[in-house]
Amino acid sequence: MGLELLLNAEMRRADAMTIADGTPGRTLMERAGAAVTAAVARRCAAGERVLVLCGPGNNGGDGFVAARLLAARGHQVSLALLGDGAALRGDAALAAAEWTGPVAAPGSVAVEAAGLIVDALFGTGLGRDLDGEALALVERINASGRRVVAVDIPSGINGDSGAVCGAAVRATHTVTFARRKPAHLLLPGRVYCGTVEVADIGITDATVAACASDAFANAPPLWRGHIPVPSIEGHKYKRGHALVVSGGPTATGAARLAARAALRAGAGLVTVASPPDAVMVNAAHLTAIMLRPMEGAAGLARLLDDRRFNVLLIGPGAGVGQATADLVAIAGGRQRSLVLDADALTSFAGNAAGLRQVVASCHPAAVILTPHGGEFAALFKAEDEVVRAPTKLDQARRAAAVTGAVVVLKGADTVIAAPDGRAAINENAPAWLGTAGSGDVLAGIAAGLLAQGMNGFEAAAAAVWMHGEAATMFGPGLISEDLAEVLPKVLSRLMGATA
Ligand SMILES: NC(=O)C1=CN([C@@H]2O[C@H](COP(=O)(O)OP(=O)(O)OC[C@H]3O[C@@H](n4cnc5c(N)ncnc54)[C@H](O)[C@@H]3O)[C@@H](O)[C@H]2O)[C@@H](O)CC1
Ligand SMILES: [K+]
Repeated sequence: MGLELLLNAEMRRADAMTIADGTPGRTLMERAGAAVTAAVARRCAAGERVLVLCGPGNNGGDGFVAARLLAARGHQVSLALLGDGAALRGDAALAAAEWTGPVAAPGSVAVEAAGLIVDALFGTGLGRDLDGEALALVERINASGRRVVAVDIPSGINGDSGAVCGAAVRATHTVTFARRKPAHLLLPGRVYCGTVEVADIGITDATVAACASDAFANAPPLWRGHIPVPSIEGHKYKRGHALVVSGGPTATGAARLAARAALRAGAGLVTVASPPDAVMVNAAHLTAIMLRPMEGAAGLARLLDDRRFNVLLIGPGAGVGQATADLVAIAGGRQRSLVLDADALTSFAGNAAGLRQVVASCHPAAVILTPHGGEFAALFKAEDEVVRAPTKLDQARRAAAVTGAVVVLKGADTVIAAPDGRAAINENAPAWLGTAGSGDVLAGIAAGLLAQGMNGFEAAAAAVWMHGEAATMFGPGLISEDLAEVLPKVLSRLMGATA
C-alpha cells in the first residue's frame, strides 16, 4: 500500500471516482464491511459476543455489513443504531436492509456485556463535535474497557486533523480503507486508533494518485533513493563540509551534538565555528570535528569566504537576540544551504517576513527550519494564516509557503513540509526521544545530509526518520549523545535496502 495520506474530501473523491469508473458504492461498502469482519474474526473466538454500533451515514453502513457477515460466521452479534433507521440513505440503507437481526437503540444495549465492540458510528463524514446521545455512547464505550475495532476512524476523531471532537472512541484496532488518513498519524488521533490496518476495497493506485494532495507517511521509500551512498572513487571533500555555529563558553554542547550528528550522517567534513572565548572549551571536546574561531557576524562572513563550507547550521546554544539574527542574515546572503534551529528561529519571533528574506537570499540552496511547537508559534505569531490553520499538516505547509523553506514542525508527530506543497508526517519517534539535546542532533543530521547534496525536503524527511529510528534501535535510557552513535546502523540498513 502506498504512503499517500488522504484527507476526508480526497477520500470522498476517490470513492466517487471509483464508483464513476463502474464499481458500485454498495460493492465498496461490502468490501469495507468484509475487511472489518476479518479483523474482528482474528480477534474473537467463534461464538464470542460482538456488539456493532452503527451511525447514521455510510460508516454505519459498513457496520451493518460487518454485523451480517459476523453473524454468518457464527458470532453472537447484537447491533444498535444511533438515530432513526428510516433516515438511512443510499448504500447504508441498502446494507441495513440486508441485516435481518434486531436493531436496538444505543441506550438499551449493555456495552460491557460484549466481548468486542465494532465502532461504526462516524468516519470521514464527522461534521461537528459529538454531543447528546452520541457523546454519551462514546463515553460508555470508553468506560467499558472492552476491545474496540473502529471502522475507518475512531468515532469522534477528525480525519484531517486527528483532533478529538467533543469525545472519541479509544479503539484497540482501526480498519481503514485504500490509504491511511492524516488522523491515523497525527496526535491525538494516532493514540485513539490502536493498531491500524489498511484494507484494499478496490480503489486503484491511479485513483489515489489523482485525488491525493502530496501528503505522505514519512518512510524510506519517500527519500531512500536520494540518500548519498559514498563511492570508493569519491573523497571526503565530495561529501560536503558543514559549518556548525557554537554558542558561548557555557553553551557549547548543543553545537557539538549537532556537529557529531552531521559527521555521522555522512558529511565529509564538519567544522565548529566558535566564539573566541569558547574555543578552548570546544577544543577540549573535539577530535574528528574541526574547530575555527569566529567573532560575530563579521567573523562568520570571513569564514564563509571559503566556498567549501556548503552547509551552515545555526541555532543550537546560539542565544536569542540580534547577534544571532545577524549571524543568520550573514549566512543567508551567501547561497549556502542552511539549517536553522532553536535560538536562530526564536531570534526571528514575530518576524517570519525577515526570515523569508534570508531564505530567498539562499536560493537555490535549500533552507530547513526545525521548530518545535513553541518556537513555531513564536516565529509565526504575526502570520494568522499559519497559526490559525486547522491542522498541524496545514500549519507546516503554510509555514513552508510563507517562508519558502522546508519546515520541520517537531513533536511526536513531526510534520515535514516543503514550499511546493509536499508534506510528510513522521510516526517512528519513540517516547524516549524527547530528551535534552535531541533537537540539536536532528538539526545536525539534516545538515549532514544537505552537505552531501540532498534536496531540502528529502534531507529533512530522512533526518527525521533516521533520528526516530536511531532512538528506537537504542531503546529506553537513551540520551542525546547516543543518537549519533546508532546512526551507522540506521544508515547501513538504509543502504543495504538500496543495493
Ligand atoms: N461509497 C463511499 O463513500 C464509501 C464510504 N465508506 C464509509 O463511509 C464513511 C463515510 O460515510 P459518510 O460520508 O456517510 O459519513 P459518516 O458515516 O462518517 O457520517 C455522516 C453522518 O453522520 C452525521 N453526523 C456527522 N457528525 C455528527 C455528529 N457530531 N453527531 C451526530 N451526527 C453526525 C451526518 O449528519 C451524517 O448522517 C467512511 O468513513 C467509510 O467508513 C465505505 O463504505 C467505503 C465506501
Ligand atoms: K468509526
